[in-house]
Amino acid sequence: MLYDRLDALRAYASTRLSKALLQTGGTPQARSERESFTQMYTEDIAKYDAAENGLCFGRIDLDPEVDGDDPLRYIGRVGILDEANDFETLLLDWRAPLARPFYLATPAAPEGVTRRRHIRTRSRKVTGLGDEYLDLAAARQAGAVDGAGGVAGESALLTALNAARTGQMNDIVETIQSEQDAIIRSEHKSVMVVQGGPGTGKTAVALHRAAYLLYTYRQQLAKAGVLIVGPNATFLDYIGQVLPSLGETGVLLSTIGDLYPGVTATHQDSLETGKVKGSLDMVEVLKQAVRDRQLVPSEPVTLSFDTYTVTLDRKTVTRARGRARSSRRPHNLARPIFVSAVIESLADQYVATLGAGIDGGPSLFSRDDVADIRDEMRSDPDLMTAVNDLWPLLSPQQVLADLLSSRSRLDTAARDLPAEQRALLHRVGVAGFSAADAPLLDELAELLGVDDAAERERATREWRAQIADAQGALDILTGSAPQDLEDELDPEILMAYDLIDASQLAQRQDLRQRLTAAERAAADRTWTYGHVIVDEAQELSAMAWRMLMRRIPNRWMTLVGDTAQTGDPAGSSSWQTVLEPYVARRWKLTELTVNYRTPSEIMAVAQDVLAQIDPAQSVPRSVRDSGTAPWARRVPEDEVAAVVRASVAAETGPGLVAVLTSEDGVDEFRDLTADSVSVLSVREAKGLEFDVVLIVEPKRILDESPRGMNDLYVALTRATQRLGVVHARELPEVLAKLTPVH
Ligand SMILES: Nc1ncnc2c1ncn2[C@@H]1O[C@H](COP(=O)(O)OP(=O)(O)OP(=O)(O)O)[C@@H](O)[C@H]1O
Repeated sequence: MLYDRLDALRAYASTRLSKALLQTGGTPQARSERESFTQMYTEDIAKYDAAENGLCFGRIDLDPEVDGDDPLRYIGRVGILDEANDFETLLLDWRAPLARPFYLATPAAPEGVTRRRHIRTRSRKVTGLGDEYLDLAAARQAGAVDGAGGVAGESALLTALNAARTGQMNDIVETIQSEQDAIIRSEHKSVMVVQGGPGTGKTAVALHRAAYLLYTYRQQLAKAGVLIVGPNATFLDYIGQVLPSLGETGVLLSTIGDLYPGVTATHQDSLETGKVKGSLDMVEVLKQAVRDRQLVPSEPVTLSFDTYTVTLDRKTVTRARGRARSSRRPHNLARPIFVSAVIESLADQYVATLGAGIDGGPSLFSRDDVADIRDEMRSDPDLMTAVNDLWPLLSPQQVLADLLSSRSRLDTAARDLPAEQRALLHRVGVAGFSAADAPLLDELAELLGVDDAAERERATREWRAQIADAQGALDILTGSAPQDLEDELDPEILMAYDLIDASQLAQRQDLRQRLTAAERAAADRTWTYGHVIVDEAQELSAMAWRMLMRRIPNRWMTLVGDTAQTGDPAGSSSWQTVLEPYVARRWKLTELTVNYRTPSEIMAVAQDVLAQIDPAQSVPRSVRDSGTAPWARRVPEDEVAAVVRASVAAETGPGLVAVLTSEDGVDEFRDLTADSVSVLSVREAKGLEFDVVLIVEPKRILDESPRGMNDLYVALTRATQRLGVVHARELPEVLAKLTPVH
């Protein structure tokens, strides 16, 4: 019955969508209404499609004394109402307040729930039921032997956890646990930090929170959008499918490196360089780099104007620069002030040379004449080139590329940094930018300001081009240009023009291009989001935080991470230090304590590594054992490769295998990569999980980075089933608990 209703809803949305797309023209209001309809129906269809699998996964039976009218509630991936019957609820969206007891009820606090039922389905067929009785009387009545024990709920969870991994993250709506639920539905309106060890479901919780917030605060959030920041592209791929399946489209997923519109990171910095670029010292360096582009000529520059000469001397330029700087506007916006001041002085010079009144009498030039002279100067290309060179119009890309590739520019702009840091910033023969450059570009964009005039002109040009394209499309359709049509007077062809003109077509294309808030946001550096979620938040540098905070002035954020897993030397080990400058102490810390990924045998080994990173922390409690001990195998150096290959080949079961190595070891094994086998550095494996993990030469992982211990901790905690270590060098002492094999 529910699937029938789902089909009907989908069919309705498709029809309405086609209708909306067919309409064109009209008043701006009609167009904007149409745009919202198109967006709404598109989102609806995506939502219904995503709900197809496991549409209804749960049911709660309520004590009739608590809710006599509605003792049964079905819980699912979308909400469905019964139109024929006074809009009764047939299926409750998992995010609805009435669905909450499904996640929270326990035998100790049943919240009126007598029974929780998990419903398993496969392509529209029910394949299994699991009942959990929350009050003993109901259990006995139903003849359930094991009574109130939560066994069935646990079995749904364990089935989910033991399933072989596919390389795509699954939603957890069927088995959200109560400490997770509290975070997902938190009403906290400022910064919330979710700290939790590996595998505690931080990523899952962050994504479900996004879905919950969009559901609950639809009005506020759908327009502004929600931004989710993750550590790398592989990770975004991994989680990318979860959100649409939760039914949300107003969400932009991005890495820090991709957050600056129009620039994609193509270059990778060394860890040390990344650390310098991530530090707050860069704010001053960049300020100085911009000031260094505001020049004063060392020798006077003579320019010819109207057969006479005028001189740009130090005094003139210094005064103009002072005036522009004291406006406190960003560089590009202060430029017109500089130019006016220079032109004013040059015009005065010209007037003084040519037109001083005879014997001190009145000047030969009227005010209007002087204004004309200034205008002429402004349109004199040679003169303007000379003026522009002193205070050029600049783009962030240009300033940063020039700075990083020039020793002398670095020596002036970064003079307050130690010489070795300056050397780390310097790059030779590198084109393109790195992920650590994105926050620097963003900072520069603020310092430079956008000269709106140029931007508006570009927008107009683009719009004209779009109209021209649309015209072109119409011409192709009709086979000729409009003026020919008039000659031919072919009524059929004229009808095509009657139906739609170029600007209407362009509008319609424009409308399709601008479907979601997320897409609009991605192209706009100054977009401010309704909510921002950061995963692996411990990895962000101080500069990256500045970039992010610009995008969320209301500071409504959810930050999830684990300071014990910080791998980036530019990242942080303390939430307070990161957040202090932006929200002082007004942020809330919540913790997740149960590990759903890694079996207890592996966590026993990881515990020793964590003790080295921070003795005050303890590993999260694993919900399950795997029954196999993690092992270490020492082999001669020249056999490492062969043993790794053999170990990978021996894994024939379903699920994913990962070979994790130091950055410089990855290439050696790349060729092992296959559908179910990944070869990754620890950095690339951050946030991911695999059934089986093989770590190669842990000593090299340790030695490779100042945060080597954290990297090792991340590597150890990626496995859902089994872990092995292959090494030729000494096994690091912290791994002593591994079982040696030969
Ligand atoms: N309530 C739950 N029901 C079913 N599976 C869950 C639940 N919570 C977490 N998981 C699963 O546990 C695994 C780990 O979750 P997740 O990747 O979100 O952890 P994490 O805290 O982000 O880990 P890390 O810090 O290592 O990146 C995932 O496979 C996730 O689907």
